[in-house]
Amino acid sequence: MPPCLLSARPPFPFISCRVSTEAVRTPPPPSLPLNPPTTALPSLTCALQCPHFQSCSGCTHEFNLHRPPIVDEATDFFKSLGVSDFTFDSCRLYGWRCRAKLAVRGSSVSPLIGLYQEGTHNVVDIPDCKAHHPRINAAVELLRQGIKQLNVEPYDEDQGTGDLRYVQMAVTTHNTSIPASERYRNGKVQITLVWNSRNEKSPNSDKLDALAYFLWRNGGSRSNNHNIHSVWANFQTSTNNVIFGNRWRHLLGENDFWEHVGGIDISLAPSSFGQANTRAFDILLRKLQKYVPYGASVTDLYAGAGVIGISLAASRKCRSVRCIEINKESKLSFEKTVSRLPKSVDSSISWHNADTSIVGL
Ligand SMILES: C[S@@+](CC[C@H](N)C(=O)[O-])C[C@H]1O[C@@H](n2cnc3c(N)ncnc32)[C@H](O)[C@@H]1O
Repeated sequence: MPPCLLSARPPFPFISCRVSTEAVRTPPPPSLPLNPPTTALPSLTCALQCPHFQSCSGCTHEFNLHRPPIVDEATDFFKSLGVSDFTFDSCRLYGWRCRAKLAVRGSSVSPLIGLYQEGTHNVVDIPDCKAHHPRINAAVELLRQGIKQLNVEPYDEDQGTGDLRYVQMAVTTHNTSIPASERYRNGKVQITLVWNSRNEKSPNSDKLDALAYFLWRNGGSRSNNHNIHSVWANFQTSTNNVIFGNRWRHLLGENDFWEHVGGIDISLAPSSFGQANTRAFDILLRKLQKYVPYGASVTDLYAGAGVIGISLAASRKCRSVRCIEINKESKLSFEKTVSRLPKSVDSSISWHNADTSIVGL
């Protein structure tokens, strides 16, 4: 049984979170004596307790993370459509975010690495983010040291100057050389540095190389603190708000990034979309599989690298799976994922680069 499992009103089977049952039990009525030494404050039950909550736009709920109000709305919505077995798993309440895109602003002496303050373009530094996988916070701190030591200039949006615009951090928790129970906490971070230049031959590329080597020397496979899976560069000079440019370069570490969800190994290049909450995505895929009949023909719209469709092909022996996606960059990840499927999967699985909103399917 998970550390915290609350039974809720039927047909709402499970709400799970990572605090103990002791901490989430209903507080006694005021007339009964309280027992302060052993009873957690109910108001902090499943609370975020993040020092950045007031200034950072990343999280919208601070309390009752195990049961956000939208769950009740969703339950009612599905009930109104005759779906009575809608379930919700909160999964991890902290450290769940395995993918983050963070803006880099400020100065080389005092860099800010984080998200925008609500409604502004002011970046809030979030070194102690409670949603991030802890390895993301560790990699952010290493990056901060590198920026300071190597005098890397963060991007200045008003002037269009500076070197480092954004960083994407993606954690792989799939390392089959260690026991399954240790894999999540020992995740490794794929770092993409979004560099303010056209390509790797631009005048500031020496600094890009120096920063990549700094990260690898201090966090790569031969360091004492192996935290980094790989380092990539993306080149972007546009003045609009689009984070990534079209040019990607693998710089150091492993080229392929593998994760395991929905019963299959999946490959995700940094240029392809990946779900941020790896554990919740895995649970969702396993639930979804039960609703798809064996031998079905499936079209996966807005497919990204086709993870949903391919996991259905493998688990439900689909006759065919067609994945439709607008981002060409996702195709390679799709192909790598298909190449690792067991030989027993004999579905016809295809990926199509098309705009779902205009193509007649
Ligand atoms: C939220 S992601 C989901 C990807 C995938 N289903 C998954 O769960 O990993 C949405 C995807 O839709 C793609 N997309 C956005 N607009 C699209 C369109 N008009 N036609 C096809 N794909 C689109 C994006 O590039 C992105 O990969």
